[in-house]
Amino acid sequence: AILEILEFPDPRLRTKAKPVTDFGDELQQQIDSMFETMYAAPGIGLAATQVNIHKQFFVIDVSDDKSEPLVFINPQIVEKRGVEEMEEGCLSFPGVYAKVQRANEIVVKALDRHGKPFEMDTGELLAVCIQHENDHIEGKLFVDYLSPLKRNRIRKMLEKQQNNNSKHL
Ligand SMILES: O=C(O)C[C@@H](Cc1ccccc1)C(=O)SCC(=O)c1ccccc1
Ligand SMILES: [Zn+2]
Repeated sequence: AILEILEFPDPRLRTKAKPVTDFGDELQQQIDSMFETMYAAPGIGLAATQVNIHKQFFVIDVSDDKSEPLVFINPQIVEKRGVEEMEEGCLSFPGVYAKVQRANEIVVKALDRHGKPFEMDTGELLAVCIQHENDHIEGKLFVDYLSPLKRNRIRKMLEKQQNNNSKHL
């Protein structure tokens, strides 16, 4: 199913997700719906928090032909190296793009969709995306790296957009 993506400044985006313990059907269906929702947006990542599911997992596919779907459950970034700045988007901030500095190489440990542990050492776009999604499940948003002035401008712009949308409904 296509799920509704929460939009800033929705306070539920600030929720700290809980670790996943049950890998049964409900989780499997949630994972499939998150891929469907991500591809439809379109996006290259989607965290459970963004669709109001407060469990520690996210999905990513940075390929341009939907050929590399990745699931990270109970992820831990165990190493960060270097710094790189990248223009990021966020599906919870439609139309907003901002430059964010993040580590440009990371080692991440997580469980796959069947609960099997894996480790990944990666860089560039995938590393940036993993850090962006990992922030989401901790209730952190990419605007938190910007100045309060910029963050407030973005909040005002999105609130105006949301008011307009609700008028047309
Ligand atoms: O809100 C999200 O987590 C999704 C976000 C992930 C992300 C993008 C760029 C840098 C870091 C993290 C997005 O996918 S925004 C949309 C986007 O970047 C994109 C959409 C279509 C094709 C390529 C990129
Ligand atoms: Zn995001």
